[in-house]
Amino acid sequence: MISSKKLSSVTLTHPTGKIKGEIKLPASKSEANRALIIAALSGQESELHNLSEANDTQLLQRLLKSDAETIDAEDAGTVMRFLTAYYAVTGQHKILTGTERMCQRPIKVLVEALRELGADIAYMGEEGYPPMKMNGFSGNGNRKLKVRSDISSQYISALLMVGPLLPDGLELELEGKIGSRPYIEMTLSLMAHFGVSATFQGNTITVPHQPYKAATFSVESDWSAASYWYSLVALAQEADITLLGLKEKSFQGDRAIVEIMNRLGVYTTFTEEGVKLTKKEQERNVSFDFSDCPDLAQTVVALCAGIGIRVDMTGLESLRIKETDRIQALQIEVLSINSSLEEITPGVFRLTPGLLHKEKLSFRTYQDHRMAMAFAPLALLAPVEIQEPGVVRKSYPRFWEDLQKVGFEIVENE
Ligand SMILES: O=C(O)C1=C[C@@H](OP(=O)(O)O)[C@@H](O)[C@H](O)C1
Ligand SMILES: C=C(OP(=O)(O)O)C(=O)O
Repeated sequence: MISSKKLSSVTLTHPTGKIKGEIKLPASKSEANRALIIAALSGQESELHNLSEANDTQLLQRLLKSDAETIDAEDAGTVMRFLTAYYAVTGQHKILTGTERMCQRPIKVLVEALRELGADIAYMGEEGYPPMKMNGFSGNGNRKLKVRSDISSQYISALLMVGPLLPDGLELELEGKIGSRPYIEMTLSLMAHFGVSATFQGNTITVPHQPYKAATFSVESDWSAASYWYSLVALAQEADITLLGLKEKSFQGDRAIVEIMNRLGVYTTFTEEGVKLTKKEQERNVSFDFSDCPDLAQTVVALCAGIGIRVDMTGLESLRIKETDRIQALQIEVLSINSSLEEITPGVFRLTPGLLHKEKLSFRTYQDHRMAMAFAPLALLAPVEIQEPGVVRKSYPRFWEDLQKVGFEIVENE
């Protein structure tokens, strides 16, 4: 089991460049983590099926059962943000912390909103960042809040899920650009699945006070994880890949990978069991807006650097505050393969591919699962070394084993 070991790197090669197979993707950690929080808030037994094997989900499951005072959300953004709102509104006294990087990821917008609702939260380190001490909930705060929606949608999702428990419900007026909007819609859809109705009109979301109802929920496969398979198909000489458990009508905004990759050389057919991916012609100069699907940006940048397609991109603002500064990490890594990623006008980034050298390519991963998975597919073009490959456990622990299933040879470097 490659990903369970703490390897310094793996070296990937593919002897034929032809990939064929059926892959059971991990379940979506975004859906799973919402279902877990909602089930916990409902106070009733819900049946949750196909919970993700992703560390982010395994961790949340453990933490929701923990009666420890100090809660370590590790590097999981949803866990940190969702538990902050959960502990606040259920009046639990906890210390919430995370990895060094987590303590650099802002949480001020959420904490200020929760304080307005009546939560007593104290920062233990730098103002606006974890760790925080949760000191209880008075419950007699304001129910109408203005919340910035241009930093992270996870603050909005966290607030929405606790909304129906508040004595007068919750009304959120979203201020600024709404980034990662499909994740907010996913939250509202999951809440509806568990019996809570809310309205989202213009930039105002209203959640009346009402109880959650127990329900059965089966988590769909992860479309963000699917994106690496799309990239593999685009890069392969020949490809016939079936990804199991994906649905045409999905709660996940990263389903947008279907349209994106339709332009980058991958044709999608929806079947009863998931999707079938085959190769088609690629467009040469493309542009994409990642505001709704920020987690797909790294996949597209690495692929386009590999296949030599110039791409202009907008909607990358939130990438700076994720598992690493993803813009900076991408800039460094694409430069190592003679490509450049530059901000050509404010908010517009251009990837200009260079000539790929065919000796061994080596990529750093910056404690970011998506850096590892986005660059690994380039091993269809040249031998690729991925440093600290264990990072994939956050969302896709079996990633390396799944690559082996379609013929990749992987050398483990201790
Ligand atoms: O709510 C969620 O499940 C997520 C929302 C997005 O974050 P932002 O809202 O911070 O962009 C996304 O990048 C993250 O992987 C998962
Ligand atoms: C940004 C991500 O996760 P999170 O913000 O939940 O840590 C991700 O999985 O790409």
